[in-house]
Amino acid sequence: MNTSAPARVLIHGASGRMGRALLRLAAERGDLVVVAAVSARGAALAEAGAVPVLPASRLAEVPAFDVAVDFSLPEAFDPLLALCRERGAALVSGTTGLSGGQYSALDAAAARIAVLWAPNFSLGVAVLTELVRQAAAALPGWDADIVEAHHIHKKDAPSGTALHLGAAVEAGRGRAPHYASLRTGDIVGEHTVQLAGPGERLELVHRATNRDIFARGALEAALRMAGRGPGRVGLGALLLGGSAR
Ligand SMILES: NC(=O)C1=CN([C@@H]2O[C@H](COP(=O)(O)OP(=O)(O)OC[C@H]3O[C@@H](n4cnc5c(N)ncnc54)[C@H](OP(=O)(O)O)[C@@H]3O)[C@@H](O)[C@H]2O)C=CC1
Ligand SMILES: O=C(O)C1=N[C@H](C(=O)O)C[C@H](O)C1
Repeated sequence: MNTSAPARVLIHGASGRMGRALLRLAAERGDLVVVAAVSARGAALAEAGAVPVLPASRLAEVPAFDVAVDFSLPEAFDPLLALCRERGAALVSGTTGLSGGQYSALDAAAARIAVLWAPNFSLGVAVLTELVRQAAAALPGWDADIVEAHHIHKKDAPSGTALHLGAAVEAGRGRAPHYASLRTGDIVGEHTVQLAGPGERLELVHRATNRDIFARGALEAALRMAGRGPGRVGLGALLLGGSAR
């Protein structure tokens, strides 16, 4: 029997599409407990139960937590990272569209706290990444393109996942691919890596049909990051036991 206390979680971006999924799924678990929630303006959310959703202006007032789970916007990121450093709490972030300076700040923070950032928390994309690297390495002379489609509200393009898969293409064949982005309707997230040679075309496709897959992956990561010592942790290493970052 596991008698350890549940991990105390802060949900950052609580009122968003991902935030609400995280709150709903966290409430079904006994191994972690949401102790704080924050959105830009604050909100009254049924998914948050008795936990108040504080506005970003009151971030410093959140109670003690072990790990922050962040799905918000780049402009919300710096204060949260600073808070995690100050409190000695771990950070799990899926926010995409961060600047180069923000990625560097994540690396710097890893000297003090446990940090995990991933552009996609689905199991399928973790496996796809390795397949893409292998395919690109086997077909170095072919054209490579990444086509992604998301809902109309998504702000960043190309998506974080597309850029991550692009890095796998580059790792495989030494050259970056081309990107194309579509924003329409309510598409949760679709990524196609296309390798085209003379007379043939190889496509590797991932389609997310429900954002709960991302929320489940992030909560599982949060549980494993809570109480962990300083360092930058890769999602592949954490969830799959591999070395992927
Ligand atoms: N890594 C992954 O697996 C995935 C990553 N994502 C990424 O997660 C992020 C969020 O996506 P999604 O939920 O669709 O976005 P939404 O636009 O639905 O939600 C954004 C959330 O961030 C909050 N927010 C905005 N500004 C601030 C601020 N200054 N301080 C605190 N909170 C703030 C919003 O609050 P308010 O409502 O008050 O404005 C809202 O709660 C995006 O970067 C997206 O790309 C999404 C899915 C999967
Ligand atoms: O904004 C989204 O919705 C998503 N964002 C992530 C990304 O930018 O790759 C992951 C997923 O595709 C959904």
